[in-house]
Amino acid sequence: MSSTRRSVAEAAGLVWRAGPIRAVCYASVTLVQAGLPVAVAWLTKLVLDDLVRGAPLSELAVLLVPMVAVGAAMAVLPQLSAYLGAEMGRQVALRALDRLYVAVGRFIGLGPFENPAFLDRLRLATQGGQMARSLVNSAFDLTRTALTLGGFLASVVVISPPMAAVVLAAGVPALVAQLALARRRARMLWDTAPVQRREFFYSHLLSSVEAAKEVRLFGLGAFLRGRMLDARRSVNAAERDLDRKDLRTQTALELLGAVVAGAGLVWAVLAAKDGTITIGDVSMFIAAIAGLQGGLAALVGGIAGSLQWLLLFGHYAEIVHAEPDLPIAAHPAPARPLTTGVELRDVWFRYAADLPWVLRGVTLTIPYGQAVAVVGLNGAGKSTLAKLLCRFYDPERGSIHWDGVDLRDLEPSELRARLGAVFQDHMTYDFSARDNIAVGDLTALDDLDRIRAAAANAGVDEAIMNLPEGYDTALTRIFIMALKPSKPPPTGVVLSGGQWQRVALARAFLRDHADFMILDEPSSGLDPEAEHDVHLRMRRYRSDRTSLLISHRLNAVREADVIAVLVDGEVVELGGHEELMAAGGTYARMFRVQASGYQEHSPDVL
Ligand SMILES: Nc1ncnc2c1ncn2[C@@H]1O[C@H](COP(=O)(O)OP(=O)(O)OP(=O)(O)O)[C@@H](O)[C@H]1O
Repeated sequence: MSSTRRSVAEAAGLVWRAGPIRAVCYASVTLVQAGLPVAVAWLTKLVLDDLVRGAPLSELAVLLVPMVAVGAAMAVLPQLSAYLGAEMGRQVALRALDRLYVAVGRFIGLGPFENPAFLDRLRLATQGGQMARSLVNSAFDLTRTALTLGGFLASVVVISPPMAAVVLAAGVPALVAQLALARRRARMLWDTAPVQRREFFYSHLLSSVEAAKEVRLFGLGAFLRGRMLDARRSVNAAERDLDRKDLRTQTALELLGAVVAGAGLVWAVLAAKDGTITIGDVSMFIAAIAGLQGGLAALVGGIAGSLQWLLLFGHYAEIVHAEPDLPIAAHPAPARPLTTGVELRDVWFRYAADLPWVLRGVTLTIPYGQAVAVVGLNGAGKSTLAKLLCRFYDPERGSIHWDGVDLRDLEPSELRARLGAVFQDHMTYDFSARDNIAVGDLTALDDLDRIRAAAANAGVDEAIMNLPEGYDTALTRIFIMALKPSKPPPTGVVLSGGQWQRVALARAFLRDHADFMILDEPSSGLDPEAEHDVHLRMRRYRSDRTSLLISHRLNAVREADVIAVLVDGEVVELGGHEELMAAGGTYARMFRVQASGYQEHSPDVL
């Protein structure tokens, strides 16, 4: 299906599913509305002709009654149509938003969210609801206008076919010019999308609490504001350029219309003087010319507007119908409970074809029930390994196996339901403490006992209980959450970095049924005592579980069953702590440097 046809089908489907009865009512009102101006013009002509020929009042009354009725309909229907149109627009926008984010949720990997073109498209597509609404409204306006126009055209043909041809011909250049402008406007919006996203990024930096510290300390305000305004200026320039073209075209078209109308009027007056046409015909002609010209302008504008919305709506349709970002097996195997282990076989990975390899032939087994640690310098590829194990990306070469089944052959959501993870860059949600932990397993949302048990395992239960509203305390200062309608919302709190880290850990512990635990730097923000405490808890938690622990604190990994040392994306050493120390290689060197650091206060090189 061509992209335009797909967009039209998508928009029509949205309208229909948002409320078939409402759509039918709106269409009916539109149809009736379209006929009203033509009816008024004809009734006026007939009344004038009757007046001129001195018809009796009884005959005039037959025309006056429908005229009053049409007048009343003309007064009422626009309000009804506006209401129906707005309501339909709201429902369509709601459905469009839902469909869009369902589609975004279908991307199983992280690739699309790191792709600038996708992000630009997504930014435009989030206005898909608004676009669908405008598209639908302009399509209905267009139908109404086309019908009215048809009525007037038929009327002018009755009076003077050549005149009708002239008026119609005057509309053709307008149509062509407006369509070109609409295409240009849609292209301009796409072309400026990256700059607009950048502008949003700067304005976010200038107003977000996360950036506020550095922005103030480093005095970045003017610098960021300057860049934000530069972005806006360049968007403004593109818009101005288009507005000027628009201005030139519109002015020329309006002048052309005025000339045609003036010529027609002169002809009608002269023809009436000669007696070729009646006074009623003159009135009908004037109404028809005005109606035709107004209608043509509206039609041309409507077609151009619809085209522009359609082109923009294409971005929405593109995302809603996007192919999966990672291949999904036609008949995925169920992700069964882990029994033998997870295995990486000669895994090669890079984030993009033009970026260097991050993992170079990693082969590593994480046997069932064992704890495997991965250590290595910054940038060695440890977190990348963790992300591949969650199938956020696929290896470019080699494969990863869950009990011998390639991750690519498993149903991704089933695989993820079997994983527990703490990421190095874990999220801090502007939610309550309870919700912040419950996101680890939403089935626990209303089960405070489970949430508290997970928090206690992570050593953060007491700290949360001491908050003003306990687990209902909002862990945010920027969103107000009213607990009870009668009470003013309490001020939220901000946790410390270490406390957040424990909350993230509690999230993972909430998945106590998880088969495989991935812990990427779970204790990096903790003070030494807390770190020791958390590691004891994790060790307890990890015992008898399959886990992968990534940590720079070599003391924390020494008890792992196997330690893998990753250097530049390759496993260069593999074994238990004692074994690796005895081998005197990279691990032993790193361990000694770290241990001596504690004794001599030398900088931590890891
Ligand atoms: N999303 C990404 N896109 C492109 N390159 C990336 C991305 N994430 C990481 N990299 C690159 O991959 C390499 C490995 O990064 P990774 O985060 O896996 O290292 P790490 O061993 O976990 O480091 P650290 O100890 O600092 O956490 C780095 O060179 C990094 O720049």
